[in-house]
Amino acid sequence: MDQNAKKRNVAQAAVNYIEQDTIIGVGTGSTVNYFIEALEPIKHQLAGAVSSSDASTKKLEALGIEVLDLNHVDSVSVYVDGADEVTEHKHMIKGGGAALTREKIVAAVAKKFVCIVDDSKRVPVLGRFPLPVEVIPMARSYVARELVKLGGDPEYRQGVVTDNGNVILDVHNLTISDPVALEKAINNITGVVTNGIFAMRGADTVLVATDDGVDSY
Ligand SMILES: O=C[C@H](O)[C@H](O)[C@H](O)COP(=O)(O)O
Repeated sequence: MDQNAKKRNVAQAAVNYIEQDTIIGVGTGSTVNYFIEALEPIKHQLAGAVSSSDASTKKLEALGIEVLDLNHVDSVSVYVDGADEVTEHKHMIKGGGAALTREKIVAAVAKKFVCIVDDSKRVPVLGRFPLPVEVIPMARSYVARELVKLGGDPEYRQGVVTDNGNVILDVHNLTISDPVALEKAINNITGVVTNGIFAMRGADTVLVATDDGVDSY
């Protein structure tokens, strides 16, 4: 089965986690785009959505789903999002699409985080995928030097500006054996907005599409 078919299957499976008449959180990326399409038949059962990116907002609004300002929302029942890597401990690397900060904010608010991936995203240890770090532009070189001290090789993602007006450093060659500790350490560097390790708030449920169907854990 090709990767897009797997993404479509896992996105469809995530619809089962939506509770009627609640506000849902919607992530960003190619897997989530299939999830947004899968919302079409049930869109009238939603109380609205909170979005993690301008790109997802456009797609939701095109379907006629109301996108709410997170500041006007008390509770988000479930957040559905993809990942660039995920472990058996439900820790993830995210931010391949530069949406990590808003994703982390919506995930923090949500009661439940459902991560949707195809089986190419499963890893024993995080770090093969370069770790995205969102940085205030004037701090870019300073943060890069600090990331080198932590053992990584940061690379400026040329031409990319986040929805928050910041830049991304992709950190290569990290073996992330203690994701919670590294998530905190990188967030402590002055000038970092956030980094793409989702371990302090990992997923609650991971859905993985394989050739044989969709597994969950
Ligand atoms: O910034 C982007 C997000 O973290 C995505 O969830 C992640 O990159 C996975 O995207 P995709 O489903 O396109 O592989």
